[in-house]
Amino acid sequence: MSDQPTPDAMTQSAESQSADSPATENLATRQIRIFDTTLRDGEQSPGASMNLAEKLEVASALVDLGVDIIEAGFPIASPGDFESVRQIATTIRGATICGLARCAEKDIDRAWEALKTAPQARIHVFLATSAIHREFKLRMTPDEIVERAVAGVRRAASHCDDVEFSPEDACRTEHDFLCRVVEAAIDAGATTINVPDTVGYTTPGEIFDRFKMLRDRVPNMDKAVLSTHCHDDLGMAVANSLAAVDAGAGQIECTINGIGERAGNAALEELVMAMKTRQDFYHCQTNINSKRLVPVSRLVSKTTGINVQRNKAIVGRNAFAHESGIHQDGMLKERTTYEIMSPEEVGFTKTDLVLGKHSGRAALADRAKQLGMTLTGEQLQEVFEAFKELADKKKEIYDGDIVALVQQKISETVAPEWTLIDYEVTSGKNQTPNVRVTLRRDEQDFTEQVAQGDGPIDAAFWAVEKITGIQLVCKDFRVRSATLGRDAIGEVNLEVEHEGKTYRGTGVSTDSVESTILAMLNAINRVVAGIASDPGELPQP
Ligand SMILES: CC(=O)SCCNC(=O)CCNC(=O)[C@H](O)C(C)(C)COP(=O)(O)OP(=O)(O)OC[C@H]1O[C@@H](n2cnc3c(N)ncnc32)[C@H](O)[C@@H]1OP(=O)(O)O
Ligand SMILES: CC(C)C(=O)C(=O)O
Ligand SMILES: [Mg+2]
Repeated sequence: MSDQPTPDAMTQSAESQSADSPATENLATRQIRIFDTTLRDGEQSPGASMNLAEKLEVASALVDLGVDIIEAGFPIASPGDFESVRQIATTIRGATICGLARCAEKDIDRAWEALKTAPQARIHVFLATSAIHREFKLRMTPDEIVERAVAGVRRAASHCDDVEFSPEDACRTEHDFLCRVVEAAIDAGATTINVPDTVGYTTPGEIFDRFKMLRDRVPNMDKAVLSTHCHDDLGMAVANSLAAVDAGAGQIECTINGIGERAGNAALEELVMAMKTRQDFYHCQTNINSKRLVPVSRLVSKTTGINVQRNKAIVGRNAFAHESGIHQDGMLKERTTYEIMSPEEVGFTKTDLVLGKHSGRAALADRAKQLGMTLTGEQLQEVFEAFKELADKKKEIYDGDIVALVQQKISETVAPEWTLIDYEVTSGKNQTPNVRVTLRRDEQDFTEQVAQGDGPIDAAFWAVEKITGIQLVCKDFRVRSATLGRDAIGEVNLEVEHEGKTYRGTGVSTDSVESTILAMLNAINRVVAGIASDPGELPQP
């Protein structure tokens, strides 16, 4: 662990900060160890079990990420867990490999058996100390707990120098008793004291006081690194871990995506980016290469089958996505108006200005420009109106929608002779399609109802031809989805013949009958305006 600070160095720098006042001013930058327990506590998430190959892949990704310690498993738990820890210890280089053990000789010896090939190995022994756990779970007296903890740490220290001790449920343990156990564990050879909030019960203020109390009252506390391990039952795991760091913790135990027992553990990515982004406040740094956060998050999500919620801080799909027009306008003018970190810093490729019903003209014009279409003020206004109508019908507007909308609006400006006012369609498996269409020309509405044709689209052709009196011979008809998803918009491209000349039309809507009518009107308006095309292939999507 040559690249890591020694317990003394860590405690010294922790002491250079006044524990009475949370990190505020003139504090030296402290190096915080990142202890990743995705493969142990993370795997305790119901349904998150990983096989050997998957654990090796995650362990290797954790080394690339820059974690200091990998808790690879609980070797006594099963032959599979033992083998994963053994293979990780044998093949993974670049981090300390740790295995969990109860305060029982067989657990500790088994853990060492699995770990012994690792150049840097750590045995992590734990024993619950709170009254509830002592009385109901372990059925042990306080003296027995101290004795058992000391025996466990000694046994682990007989195998290796790097021994971590966790008084399980420490955050619900009486202060005096916690100090007594911690002091005894350090005397027995523990080099890291992890103070877990096993049931996610504590609060930031309370954990700060508890860590400060340990540093003030345990006489040999400077011989070990203080560590925090918080669960998220009340949604405070990250805040509590940071409060513990503020009070002098030199190691944080956490998991990728915050997976773990019940509501999970403190999320590594959130902790790391909080300390990096608010270095001015925390005065801490880690060895984490933050650009690897998103790839590792994706890997763990894929491997465990536990999805990352869209709005998850740092790694969620929406973490750098902006939909509201006012935010997008701000972002386009100056990114830092609405982003406190850059997406590249955590491994995303870019900020996502998502177009939707809350977007404004600035974002629409910007996206159209990126798609190679610079709109005049008038065109932008027209496309924007159509865009808002579409956005009311669809959750998200994709690039394909924008291209289709712009093309439609620009081609509509050719000759808006005939416009669609309304239409109604009824059709069924054994029913003749019935279409009622109302069109407008010169401020006058014309309605036609037809009950014929090979389907609603054919019937719509008949109705439009009847109203306009313009007969078209369909030479080519293509319909394609301009976007993805069930709410995709359909684009119809038509090539028709009228009196020996070829005309084209395009129509876009979430309803294919409407797209067809719009494409027909677009072609008919070209007939009226005399804008013929060369016959040939329709443009390919
Ligand atoms: C807070 C945490 O995350 S702790 C880690 C939790 N993780 C796990 O439990 C996952 C792996 N666990 C397992 O596979 C199993 O529980 C095993 C193999 C460890 C033990 O299985 P079993 O021997 O069948 O025991 P079981 O799980 O039913 O009960 C746990 C026993 O360990 C005892 N125990 C619990 N913690 C400790 C400890 N730190 N030190 C010593 N004994 C302990 C309990 O009192 C209980 O003992 P008892 O059977 O004498 O009452
Ligand atoms: C084993 C210990 C550290 C644990 O996971 C907990 O107390 O939450
Ligand atoms: Mg835990």
